[in-house]
Amino acid sequence: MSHTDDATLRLARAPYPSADQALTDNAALLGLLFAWAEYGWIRDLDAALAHRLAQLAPEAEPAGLLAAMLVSHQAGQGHLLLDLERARRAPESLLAVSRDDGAPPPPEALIRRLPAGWADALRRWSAVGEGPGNTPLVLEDDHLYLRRYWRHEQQVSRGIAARLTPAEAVEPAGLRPVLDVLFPPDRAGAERAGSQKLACALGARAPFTVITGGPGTGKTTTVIRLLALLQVQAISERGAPLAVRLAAPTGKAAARLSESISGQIQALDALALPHAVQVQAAIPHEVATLHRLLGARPGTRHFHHHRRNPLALDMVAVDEASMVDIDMMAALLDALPPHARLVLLGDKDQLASVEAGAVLGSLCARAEAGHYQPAISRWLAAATGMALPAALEDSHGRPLDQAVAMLRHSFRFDDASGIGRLARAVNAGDSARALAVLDDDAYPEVQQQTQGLMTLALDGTGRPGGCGYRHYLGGISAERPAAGAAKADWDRWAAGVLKAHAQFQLLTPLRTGPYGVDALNPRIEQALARAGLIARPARAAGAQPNPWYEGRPVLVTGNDYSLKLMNGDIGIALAVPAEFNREDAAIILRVAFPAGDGQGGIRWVLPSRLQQVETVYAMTVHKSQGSEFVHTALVMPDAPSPILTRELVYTAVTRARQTFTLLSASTPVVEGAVRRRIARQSRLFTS
Ligand SMILES: Nc1ncnc2c1ncn2[C@@H]1O[C@H](COP(=O)(O)OP(=O)(O)OP(=O)(O)O)[C@@H](O)[C@H]1O
Repeated sequence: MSHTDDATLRLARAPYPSADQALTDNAALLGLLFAWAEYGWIRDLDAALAHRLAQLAPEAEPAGLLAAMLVSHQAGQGHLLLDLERARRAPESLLAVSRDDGAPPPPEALIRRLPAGWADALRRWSAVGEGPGNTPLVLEDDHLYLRRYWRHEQQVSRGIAARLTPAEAVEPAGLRPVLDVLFPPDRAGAERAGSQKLACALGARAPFTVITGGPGTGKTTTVIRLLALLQVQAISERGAPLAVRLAAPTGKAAARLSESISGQIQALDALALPHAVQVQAAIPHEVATLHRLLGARPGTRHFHHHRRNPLALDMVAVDEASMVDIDMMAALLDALPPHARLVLLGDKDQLASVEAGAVLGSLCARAEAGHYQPAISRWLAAATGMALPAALEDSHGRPLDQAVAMLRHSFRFDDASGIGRLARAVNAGDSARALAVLDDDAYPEVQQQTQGLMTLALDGTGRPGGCGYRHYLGGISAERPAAGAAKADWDRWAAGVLKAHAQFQLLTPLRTGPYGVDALNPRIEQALARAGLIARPARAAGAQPNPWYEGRPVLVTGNDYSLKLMNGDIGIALAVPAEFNREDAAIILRVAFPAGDGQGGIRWVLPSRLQQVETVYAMTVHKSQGSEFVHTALVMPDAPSPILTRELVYTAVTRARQTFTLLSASTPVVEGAVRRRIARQSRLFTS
């Protein structure tokens, strides 16, 4: 350990330096940063960054080191930058600290004392640059960035801006006949599909399009029809289809999209599309994860495909784009050849990725009101035969607005559906209406209860479509194939168990605390064991507990390419013969995962090969993104927390296909959550 480290650690202990001392002396400041890290107010990483920069560029001033720590902390919170002026005006919004007696002076005490010319101290520091270069930090207009995020924000802005204007003007009259085949104007319900038709037209106009919409608004249907439209054009004009790939940020999301596209592609059969056979063959049936598409290099941030080795594609469509962070979006744009189209699909109101950058949210910030320029509105009318509502027009519409389409009608949750109503009330921040829907007997599929967590986890709501975990655990022994059965029988059985398991999922916002996954999972396990639904292995004296037993549901928490398992995959441990087709085979535990082949195939994996898995009776709402369950229950903690936001509640509600239960003992906590919004700081398309 170096001399500075010794001094820093000594200073990290009480008595702490005062705020004024820390702002005049680097060692005092660094000591305080490490003390804050010990208190859990910031990450060790945030303090360590300031410490490292003080070593690398020793002319640093305390105000600069404080800013370096804060920009790192901001990145940990999902923000791309630190807005210096905003931080000075409202320091308490940056960091949530709970103080006790003897705690060090809090960050806000220092930030409040910073002078208005805070940025000047940064400009004098060699660790800070004003644009391209290789300084660790970048300062632009009083916004401080870690260089990586500055670079990625630039790449994403440039990559998208370059695709906002069509390389050649697209004749709307040329699109109209095919759009009318895909969305017949005289068919009943044509109006409900109106925003889908407009989205397809916009997608054919420019090389970049965002299609956003809530659950069941037809994002998948629309992208398949957009692909059909583009392939008809390509085959007619150049005699060959476009090279297209579909992708999603997680394995789970990719598998779910793979399942639904086959049906959508088949549905094209009913339409009299030109070049129908070629068009259908040219729409991909498989969906890759973005990591696979770009060729992730394990253990690095680098990809096989990039600017100098671009993807050999004409188009990529990415589903569940709300989960794509700034790094991945920058990597994707870097790997796309300049001519290639990019279509992003997702629900703008869902939680953003855990990592920094809410790219889809930023792109869709103005989607509700359209902001289509009059010329684009006329172009759309000519392409679709539909007039755009006047409320969506804006003569000052920005170029990005012209590339964003919002699907406005849910085919799954119409006005009569409790889930639809609840989701809309949450999205509008109307907690009174949300609570009223939960309370209203007219919507039995959405309910709130204040207690009975274990009954809910085991037995559900007691109504059809509202089951708990007893449902799938009971099916394991009831449906088990006879000894000596063929592999296909075991596969079918496991597929049935996985399907039954997907009927119910308990969600929680948190990892830690009494309502976090870390506490809930063992509690539920105990309750299931007491009810005789699972049999956990006895713990041998002195041995580590064995977490594996038949029925254990596990969530994969990191990609494992050798096992073809992706972050977010769910498997269930089942007792199966070590060799299929043999009556005398020993029985062992294997974990059944869906093979994701669209045929209901199973991938069997030995528990010992699974390095990154956790029990998943309770799952965080973040991890549930990209998945859906027939019955979803959300457990709310009984104390307010900045983690409890509108986006989080909306994401949980929209994971339910049929039934949603809110378990909450505190109405103010629910009200606070529905009112609180996540505001991710970035400058992506803010002007
Ligand atoms: N224009 C339409 N006419 C009739 N039914 C439609 C139309 N568009 C979508 N649907 C139906 O609505 C349901 C949801 O559509 P789809 O899966 O495309 O939506 P999504 O937005 O991708 O859904 P998710 O929330 O699952 O991501 C499907 O059953 C689909 O067949």
